[in-house]
Amino acid sequence: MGVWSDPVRRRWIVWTALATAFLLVNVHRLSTAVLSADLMRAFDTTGTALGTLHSAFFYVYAPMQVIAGVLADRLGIRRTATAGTVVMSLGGLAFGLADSYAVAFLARLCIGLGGSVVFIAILRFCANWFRPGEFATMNGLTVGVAGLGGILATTPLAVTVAALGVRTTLLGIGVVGLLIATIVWVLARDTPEDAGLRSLDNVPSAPTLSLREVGRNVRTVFGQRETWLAGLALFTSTGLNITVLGLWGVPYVSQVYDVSITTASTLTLLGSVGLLVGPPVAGRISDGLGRRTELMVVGAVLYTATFATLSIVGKPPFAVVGLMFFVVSFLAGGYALGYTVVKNRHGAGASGVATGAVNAVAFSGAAVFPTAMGAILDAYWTGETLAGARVYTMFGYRVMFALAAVSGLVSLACVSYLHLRTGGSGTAAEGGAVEG
Ligand SMILES: N[C@@H](Cc1c[nH]cn1)C(=O)NCC(=O)O
Repeated sequence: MGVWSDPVRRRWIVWTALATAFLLVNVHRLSTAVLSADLMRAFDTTGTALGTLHSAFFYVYAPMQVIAGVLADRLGIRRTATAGTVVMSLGGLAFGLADSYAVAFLARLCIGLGGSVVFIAILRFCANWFRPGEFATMNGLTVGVAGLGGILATTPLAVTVAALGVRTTLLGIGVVGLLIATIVWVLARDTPEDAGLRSLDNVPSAPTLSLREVGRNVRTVFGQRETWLAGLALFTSTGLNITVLGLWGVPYVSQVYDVSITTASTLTLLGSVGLLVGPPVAGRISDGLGRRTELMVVGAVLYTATFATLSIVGKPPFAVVGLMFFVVSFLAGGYALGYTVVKNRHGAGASGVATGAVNAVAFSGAAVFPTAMGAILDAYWTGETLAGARVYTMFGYRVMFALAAVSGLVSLACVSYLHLRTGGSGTAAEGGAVEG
C-alpha cells in the first residue's frame, strides 16, 4: 500500500502540513520582539504603541477561539485551516508593505484573525484521524510546535532580518504562508472517508453537524464545570508563559543580572525549548499510562513551586534562572492535557467546540497577565531609567513572580478539583454527551 493510500501514514503528512501553518502562526505571534527597533523607527512609535501593535494579535485571537471551534465542527478542517492560513498570510503581506502605523495595526489584527483558527482545526484533525488514546500525544506535539515557533522567532528571525531587511522578511513569510495554505487545501481532508480511504480502527466517526447542533454544543460545553477548570488552569500557564517569556522575562534578567538584552533572551529561548519538548513528552506519558489529571496535578505543583522559589530568592544563580524558564515551559505540557480531558467528555463531532472553549479561556490569560505584571513593576518603580527605558526594582520583580506563584496555586486548585470530578483517566467519552 502506497503512503498516500495508507491512512496511518497519510495522516502524518497532512498533520505536518497543518503544523507548518501553526508554526507560522507562532512566528507571527512572537515576531514583534525581534522587529521592535525596526518597527519603532519605521512608524516613529512609543513603547506603548509598539506594545499595542504586538497585542493586536491577541485582541482577536482569544475571542475567536469559540468561533474557531464552530468553524472546525461546522465547515470542517480543510476549509477552516486553509482560509485561516490565507487570511493570516495576507495580513503578513500587508504588515510587510505597511507605510503607516494604522495599516500595520490592521494587518496585525488580520494576522491574529486568520491565525486564530489554525490550532483548533489541527486538534479537530487529530480527533478525526487518531484514536482517542493517541489524542494527548498529538495535542502535545501540536503545542510543541508553538515552542519551535518561539525559537524561530528569535535568533533565526533576527539573522534573516539582518540579511534581507524587515520588509523582505515579512513579505517572504507571507508568501510561504500562501504556499502552505495551498498545500493544506490540496492535501487535507476532514476524515479518512472524505479522502476515499478505509476508516481507521477505533477512531470514532465524526459527523458534520448543523449550525443548530453546533450551537447546542457550545452551550453544553460552556455549561460544564470541567471546561472552566481546565480552561482556568491553562489561563495561568499559557498567560504566564507568554507574558514572562515573551515580555517581562528579558528585562528581569537583563536588569537584575546586568547582562545585555541578547544574553537575557538566550534564557527565554530556553523557555521555548521547554515548550517544544514538554508537551509531547507529557502527552506521550499520558497516553501510555491512560491517565490525565494526575499528571496535571504533579505539573501544577512543580510549576507553582518554581515561581514561588523565584519570588522568594529573587536572584538565583544565572544558569538556574535559565533552568527555571525551561521547567515552567516544559510543565505547560501537563496543563495542555486539559484540552484532551475536555475533548474526551464530548462526542466526536464536538471536538472543535470543546477545545476552542478551553483555548478561549486559556488565551484570556495572555491578555490579562502582561498588564497585571506591568502594573506591579510600575508600582515599585523608583523613577530610575536607562536609555529612556524604566529600570525596575528587584522587589518589584519578586512581587511579579509572587503573582505567578499565587496564580499557580489557583491552577493547582483547579486541576485538583478537575481530578476529583473526572477520576483521572479522561480517555473515554465520560459524560456530557453532546451531539455528534
Ligand atoms: N500552549 C499554547 C502555547 C503556549 C504556552 N505557553 C506559551 N505558549 C498553545 O499552543 N496554545 C494553542 C494556541 O492556540 O496557540
